[in-house]
Amino acid sequence: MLEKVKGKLIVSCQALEDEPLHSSFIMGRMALAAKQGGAAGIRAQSKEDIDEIIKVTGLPVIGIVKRNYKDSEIYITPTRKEVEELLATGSEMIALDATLRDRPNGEKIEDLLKLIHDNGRLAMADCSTYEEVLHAEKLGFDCVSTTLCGYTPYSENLPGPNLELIRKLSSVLHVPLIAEGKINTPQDLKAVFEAGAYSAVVGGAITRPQNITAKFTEVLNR
Ligand SMILES: CC(=O)N[C@H](C=O)[C@@H](O)[C@H](O)[C@H](O)COP(=O)(O)O
Repeated sequence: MLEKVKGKLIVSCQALEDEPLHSSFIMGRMALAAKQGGAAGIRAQSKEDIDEIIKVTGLPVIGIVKRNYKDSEIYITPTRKEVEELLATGSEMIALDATLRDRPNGEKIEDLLKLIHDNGRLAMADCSTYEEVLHAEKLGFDCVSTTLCGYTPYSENLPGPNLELIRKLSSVLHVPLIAEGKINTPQDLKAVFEAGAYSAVVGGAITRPQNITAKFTEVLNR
C-alpha cells in the first residue's frame, strides 16, 4: 500500500453518527468520487464503511474505528477491541492514536502494534507532536502522521497544516511521513509535499459538505 500512495492523495471519507452523511452507502459513493478525482487511497471509519468502500472502489484503505472511553482521551482505534474489528475488514493499513497519553483499560500501544503486525497489516501512527512521531517510529510503526497536531491540548494549533513540523520531521525520519489534518486547499496539499511529506490525507475539505458550505456562508455573516 505504501508504494501505491507515494506522492499521491489519500481521501478521508468519514461521517460519524452525528453527521448528516452518516451512511455506508454514501461513504462508498464519496470514496468512488474521490477515486474518479484521482485519489490513490482512502481513509475510513468503521467496519461497515470500510467493507462498502473496498467493494465499490477497490482502493487500498487505512482503517480506523473512533470510539470514546470514559478513562482516556484517546478515541482513534483506542483498544484491542477496535483493532480486532478492523482486522475483520480488508484494510491494508490500520491507524491508531500513537500519542503518549494513557489508553483506555491501561492497554499498551506496543500490544496493539504487535496484534496488527501479527495479522499481516501495516500500522500508521496518528501523532500530534515531533516527540510522539519519533517515539512511534522507534516502536516500529510502518508510517507516521500528523493527524492529531492541533487536536491534543499540548500541540500547536494552526488553521492549516503544520508545515514547519512536517519539514523538521521529514529530515530525520526513516519511515514515510503522511501529512494529515487541516489540508484545506490544493495549495496546502502542494505545500505539504514540498515540505517533505511522503503522502497526504485530505478529509473535510473534500468529504464534509456541511463544513464546506459553512466556509461560504461565513463570508456572508461578516
Ligand atoms: C483529529 C481527528 O479526529 N481527525 C480525524 C481522523 O481520522 C478525521 O476527523 C479528519 O477528518 C482527518 O484526520 C482528516 O483531516 P481533515 O478533515 O482536517 O482534512
